[in-house]
Amino acid sequence: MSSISLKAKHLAYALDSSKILFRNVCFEYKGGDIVCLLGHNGAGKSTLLKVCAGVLSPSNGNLVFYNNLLPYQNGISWLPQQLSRPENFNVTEFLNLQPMASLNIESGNLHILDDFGIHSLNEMELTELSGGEWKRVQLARIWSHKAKWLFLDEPESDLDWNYKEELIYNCKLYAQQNNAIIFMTTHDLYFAKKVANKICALSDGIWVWDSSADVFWNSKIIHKLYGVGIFHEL
Ligand SMILES: Nc1ncnc2c1ncn2[C@@H]1O[C@H](COP(=O)(O)OP(=O)(O)OP(=O)(O)O)[C@@H](O)[C@H]1O
Repeated sequence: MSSISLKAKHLAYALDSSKILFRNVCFEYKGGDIVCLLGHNGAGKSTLLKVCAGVLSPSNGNLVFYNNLLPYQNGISWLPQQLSRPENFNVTEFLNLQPMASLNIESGNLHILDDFGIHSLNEMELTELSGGEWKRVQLARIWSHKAKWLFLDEPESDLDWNYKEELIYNCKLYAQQNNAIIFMTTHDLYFAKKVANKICALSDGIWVWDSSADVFWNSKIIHKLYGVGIFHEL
């Protein structure tokens, strides 16, 4: 079994000296961890995810991707919050776009089409899909890549209740079977509570929390993050 981890040391990202989007982010996660990054709108979550995925370079600090068996290349998959749909592509063509791994018959990945309920969509143009169908196609493509580090920006948004439940199941299976780290943002606290074993949080760019999920849900920090009195049902 490979031993993998992701470590952030004093990570920061600034547009300029007067606009620091986040600072002093420190964490260490291991293979099998599913981490939900929480925080209010504009807290800096997407920016941190982009830095982790290599889309943006940190202004300060560094990230260490460790894998004792495989080289670092091809290890990362990133789901942006919004991805515009390429025109003149159907679902099958999009799923088989390189450099990601393919979803053709030879790949042995075909079960992923069922896992995300997109088998019947194969011939549809991407521009014809509903918002939830498009999200499921993007997730299926990421799943086929079998990366060790997944960075997912609000993967559950656009999904109905049923497919959110499927995504929770698929995340747990993926992290366990691939010994992978799934690091994602979400605004859906019910989703976070069901899927994550680790919770971290940003508040106005400050790294205010990082713990096991159990400790988080038993703490009072949630009231500070989102306001008091709205989570009695969680
Ligand atoms: N390129 C940019 N130029 C100027 N401001 C930016 C830029 N990118 C992000 N910001 C600002 O930085 C802050 C953090 O943005 P970010 O998208 O990381 O927040 P977020 O926590 O993901 O928010 P949300 O939950 O609404 O998606 C916001 O106030 C945003 O307006």
